Amino acid sequence: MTAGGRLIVALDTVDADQARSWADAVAPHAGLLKLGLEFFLANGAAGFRGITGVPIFLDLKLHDIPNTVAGGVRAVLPLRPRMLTIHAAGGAAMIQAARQAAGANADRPMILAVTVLTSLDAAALQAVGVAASPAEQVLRLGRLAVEAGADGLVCSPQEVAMLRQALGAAVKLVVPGIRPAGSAAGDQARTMTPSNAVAAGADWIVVGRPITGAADAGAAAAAIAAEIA
Ligand SMILES: O=c1ccn([C@@H]2O[C@H](COP(=O)(O)O)[C@@H](O)[C@H]2O)c(=O)[nH]1
Repeated sequence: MTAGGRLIVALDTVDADQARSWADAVAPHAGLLKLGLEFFLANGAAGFRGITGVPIFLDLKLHDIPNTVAGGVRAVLPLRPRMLTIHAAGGAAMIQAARQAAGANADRPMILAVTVLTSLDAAALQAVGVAASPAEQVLRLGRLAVEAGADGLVCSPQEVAMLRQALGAAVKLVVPGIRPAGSAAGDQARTMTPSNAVAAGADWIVVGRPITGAADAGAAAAAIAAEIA
């Protein structure tokens, strides 16, 4: 994979024109573009189809009973996203249902299970009743998700080396919580720089605001692609 191929740019906006403009600027430096809740709730399938030329990671983080999640996966299959997220905390049956619904075609979406959101630190996790540390909980949910058939995991860069050692090279690790040196963490709690995340073993890094908040999104994406080259 080329260095730029490891970069996923999150196009977090409700404005379809803005998303297309960012997509044009960053596409030469990115392997995939990510459309999430904000964009999809505002623009739906038509908005998705308006972002062309680069594979799309559809980050809907589905989390419901197995039957409902399976229906959600089937509903977006015609859009042919390259990656699709579900929450690992939905449990093994939900993950299996999502994976089954994705089908067996060579171009089916990769089903990625979100372990512990990168915005959560130990205190926030405890506040929702999880006594384990973020790393312990990521490992628990990561194992469960992979055993249930998930193709990969979404985790923070701080857990990448641990997951690689525990789960091996085959599991795909997609890693948000990326902050270039000197950039604001914002609501992200478990972060690392692009180069450190890739050195730890990330297959893909996900970067949003450090790129889309820059005066020149294309230049910001190019700089990150160069950093991980
Ligand atoms: O645990 C998670 C799961 C998903 N995300 C998504 O990644 C991007 C990160 O954006 P930044 O602006 O670089 O913080 C965003 O779309 C999140 O929904 C995550 O951050 N953490």
